[in-house]
Amino acid sequence: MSARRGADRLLLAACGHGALRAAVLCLAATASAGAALALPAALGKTLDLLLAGAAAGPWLALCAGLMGALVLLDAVDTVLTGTLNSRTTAWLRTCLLGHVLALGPARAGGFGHGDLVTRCTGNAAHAGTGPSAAASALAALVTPVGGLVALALLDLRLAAVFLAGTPALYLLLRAFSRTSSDCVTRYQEAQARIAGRLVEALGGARTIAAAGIRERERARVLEPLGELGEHGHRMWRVQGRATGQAAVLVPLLQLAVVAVGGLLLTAGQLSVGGLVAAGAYAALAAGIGTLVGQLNALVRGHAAARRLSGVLDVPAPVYGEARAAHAGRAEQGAARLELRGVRASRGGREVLRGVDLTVPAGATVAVVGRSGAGKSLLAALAGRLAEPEAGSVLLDGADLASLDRAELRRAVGYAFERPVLFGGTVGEAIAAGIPGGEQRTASARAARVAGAARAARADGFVRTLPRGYDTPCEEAPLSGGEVQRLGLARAFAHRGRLLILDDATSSLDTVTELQVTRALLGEGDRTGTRAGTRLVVAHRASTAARADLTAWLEDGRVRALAPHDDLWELPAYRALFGSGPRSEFDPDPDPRSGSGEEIAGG
Ligand SMILES: Nc1ncnc2c1ncn2[C@@H]1O[C@H](COP(=O)(O)OP(=O)(O)OP(=O)(O)O)[C@@H](O)[C@H]1O
Repeated sequence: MSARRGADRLLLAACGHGALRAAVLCLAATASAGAALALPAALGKTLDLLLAGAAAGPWLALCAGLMGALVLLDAVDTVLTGTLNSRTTAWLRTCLLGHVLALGPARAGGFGHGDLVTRCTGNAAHAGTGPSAAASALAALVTPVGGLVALALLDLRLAAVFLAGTPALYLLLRAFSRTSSDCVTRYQEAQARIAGRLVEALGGARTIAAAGIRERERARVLEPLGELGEHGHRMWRVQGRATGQAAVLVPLLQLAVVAVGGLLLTAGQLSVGGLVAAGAYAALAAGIGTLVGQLNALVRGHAAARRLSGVLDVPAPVYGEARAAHAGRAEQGAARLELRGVRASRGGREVLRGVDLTVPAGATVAVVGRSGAGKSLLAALAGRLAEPEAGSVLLDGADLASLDRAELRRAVGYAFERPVLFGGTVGEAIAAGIPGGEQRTASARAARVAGAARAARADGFVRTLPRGYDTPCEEAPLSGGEVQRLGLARAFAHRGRLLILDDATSSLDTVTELQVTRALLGEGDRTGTRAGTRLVVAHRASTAARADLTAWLEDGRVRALAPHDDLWELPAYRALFGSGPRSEFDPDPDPRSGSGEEIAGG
């Protein structure tokens, strides 16, 4: 679907969402246009009656009533426009946010963070004005059309004179909307580029400070500013030119109508009041000033809606309704994971070229390989945080794509290298791992949280926080390793049948890592974690040594799946850990028993 049609569809849906308000707004604006159209006729009639010395009281009252109605309807218009805009914007933002979250990291990753923030904030606000601008534009058409009809009713020749000037008006409006649309689109794109760079710079603030590249970074973030200014100026020039051209055209048309009206007056075919009304109707019929404003809002809203539909048109992953074989026994089960002929790319490059791997139920498999070998990608595929381009990933024989979403998330738990803590307090951040529907009572949840925290060696430092587990996350001063342990605790609290640790112990000191891995592998029942299946992305030989099997990724495939001790006989495998000769940084003389070695470059 083209971006334009996507935007049309989105704006239509937005209009549908606020249909009642939009309809009332359109009615109020139309009524206002009607009153504006009736006023010149009433004024003309009043003038004629006064000139003729006749009683003009009721007509004067009508004029006052129409003026009052115009003020009232204007106020209604303002209030309705404001509320419709804010409600539509909120609806668009909710849709967009829901969709971005539904897309998941792989599909949403195609957009920069700053770009998405711009779309959710500024662009959604502009698109949110679309329905009110459309309703007002629709009503704004009533005025010129009504003006033209009124001229025709006064005298057909007056309308004919006016119509002779309309091709110029049409060309002016068309040129305006085309050029303006292009400027607005480019302006919004430049805005998004600045936002994207700003988000990057904020994320890398420490690096920027440490490297002393503040000025260079400032220049890089603001680099699209020139382009932004250029498009902004062009936008104003286009609008200024259209308004200027209208300012010439409108009086010319009015003048022509009044000139013809004057001739009709001298010929006795039009009254003085009729001439006054004709002049006013000519101005209303040529209400280009209002239309330029309405068109501008429409163009801006449409361009913003195109940017929103660019995200909304990316299809979200589809989930099936299947349940894995052990779903009914989720509390006790350990899942079997299989990857069959899996191919997957990152950044347009094929990273995995046919991975076959079976992780037996209840086993712990360490995934090792050089930096960039695709270990994290494999970990993401194993829980459907990424999707294969070919091949399949099966959990207890069921393709992940066929599984019900809630069932999949209940079955697979994750811990990451840099976890983000959600929840008001530290305890809630850990409890966020407990699947919905489990452990409903507060005491059962608290016990599960504490057990998971103990297993992740987080319980000790959490208890030293000012309010323990009730300490608000933002008031808890945490090191990288402590945050990582809370992320592990969250994953332990999840108690999925498959637990995936993607470099989730990299910031832990060797002793803590050893304790956590032991809890993970051997002390599950005592600490509150449960023995399930584990897939562990490992950079340390010690981690691989404690796993049942090691999957060695190389050249996009699993080169070997075997116990670490067996693989250790191979020089190429040892080379992954910087071994052969013992490293001077290695505190442990026997890497098989749990050293702190890092995979080269990992
Ligand atoms: N967001 C991304 N966009 C584009 N390419 C990416 C992205 N993330 C990773 N890649 C590329 O995908 C490849 C595999 O990355 P992955 O993170 O899976 O490797 P890894 O084996 O886990 O590496 P490491 O041990 O360094 O963490 C790398 O070549 C990397 O450059």
